Amino acid sequence: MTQKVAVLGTGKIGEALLSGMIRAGWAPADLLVTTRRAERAEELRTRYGVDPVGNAEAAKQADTLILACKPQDMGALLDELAPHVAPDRLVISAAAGITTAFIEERLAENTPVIRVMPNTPVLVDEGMSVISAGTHASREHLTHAEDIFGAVGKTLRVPETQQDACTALSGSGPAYFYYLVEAMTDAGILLGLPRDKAHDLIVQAAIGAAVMLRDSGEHPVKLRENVTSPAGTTINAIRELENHGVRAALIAALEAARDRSRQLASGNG
Ligand SMILES: NC(=O)C1=CN([C@@H]2O[C@H](COP(=O)(O)OP(=O)(O)OC[C@H]3O[C@@H](n4cnc5c(N)ncnc54)[C@H](O)[C@@H]3O)[C@@H](O)[C@H]2O)C=CC1
Ligand SMILES: O=C(O)[C@@H]1CCC=N1
Repeated sequence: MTQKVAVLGTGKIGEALLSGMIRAGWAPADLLVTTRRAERAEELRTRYGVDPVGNAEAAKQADTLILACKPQDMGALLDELAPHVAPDRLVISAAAGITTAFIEERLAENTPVIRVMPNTPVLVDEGMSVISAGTHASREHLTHAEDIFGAVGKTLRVPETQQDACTALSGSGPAYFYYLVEAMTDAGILLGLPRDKAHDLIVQAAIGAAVMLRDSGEHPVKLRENVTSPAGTTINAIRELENHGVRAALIAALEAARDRSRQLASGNG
């Protein structure tokens, strides 16, 4: 049976997911999108050949609804959707902080709900999507969510109590690496390198390090030790990182992201 999937609130993450599903072989005819602005709807129709519809129409036509609006817009979207979502639909939320209970209590009784935290590398099929079942989501529903998000990267099931932490690590995670690349490229400028060369060197160091972290089976400490020669260059850099409290800053930063995810649970921002 053809399963229609609708993305409701097709902004950055919604479009990233949509493009990945199409790359993975979903037929545009089986995909629906909703947007707030008509120009955005036309953009998505032109780019992907998908059908833009209203939220109520998406709820009627699609078997699976992926809610990808901001947490602050989720209450209003659910109020609009509630009269139209039959309890045999699967509702998947990609919004930070919003709990499955928040969604369940606004929809018909027994509606299956799944909470997913993806990240933007779904755009290059290297995403990580962290998945938790709500009260009425079955094993089949989880498998269906994994089919969708697994098309654009890896998936991981966690208890919902871990979702705010996973949002801090994984949902926001790519931003920290971009930030590091930006800062290290600035360092290259300070050291007299042209910006494009500094950028290429740091990006390739990041890619090489990421592949080694994934494929070598070695602990990150061992990998770092292998780079750190006695009385060499690296240890001088590491001493500065320690002096400036970079490890503590990262721990505090991720804790702040986790706390913000918890705050967003109210849907009020
Ligand atoms: N950007 C990211 O890296 C990630 C974002 N998320 C989550 O995804 C959600 C969306 O984030 P972004 O894509 O970054 O934001 P965005 O602002 O690019 O996209 C949200 C879209 O929803 C639309 N929208 C809002 N209310 C609507 C309604 N009632 N009907 C139809 N469309 C509506 C907005 O017009 C906008 O285009 C957020 O809840 C965020 O927590 C999750 C993981 C990663
Ligand atoms: O910054 C945010 O709130 C969203 C959720 C995870 C990544 N971006």
